[in-house]
Amino acid sequence: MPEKLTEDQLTSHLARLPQWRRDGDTLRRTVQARDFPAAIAVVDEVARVAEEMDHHPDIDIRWRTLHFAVSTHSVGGLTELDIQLAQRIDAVTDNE
Ligand SMILES: C[C@H](O)[C@H](O)[C@H]1CNC2=NC(N)=NC(=O)C2=N1
Repeated sequence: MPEKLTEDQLTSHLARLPQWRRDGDTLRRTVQARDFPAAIAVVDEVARVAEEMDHHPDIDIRWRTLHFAVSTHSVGGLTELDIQLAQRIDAVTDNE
């Protein structure tokens, strides 16, 4: 079971994730793709990454706008896995 990050750890990680905001025990980021198929392609790639990590974001699809929410449900908080998943989502969406 991963451990919850401390406030200090979270603060330093978030400094390197400028596109993410903290909402309590969740990290959130919105991505605007160029059109609906491009948004679905991003979701598809994020799904591949999530399966590889066995760590899964909540994804809300609104036409070409994607809302990602990342949290570790099993510990009820934020862990290193959430930071890694956020970085991987950034890498997938770099060219959006
Ligand atoms: C059995 C499996 O490892 C767990 O259910 C995993 C799967 N993906 C998960 N994803 C997220 N975000 N949080 C979890 O606690 C979690 N648990």
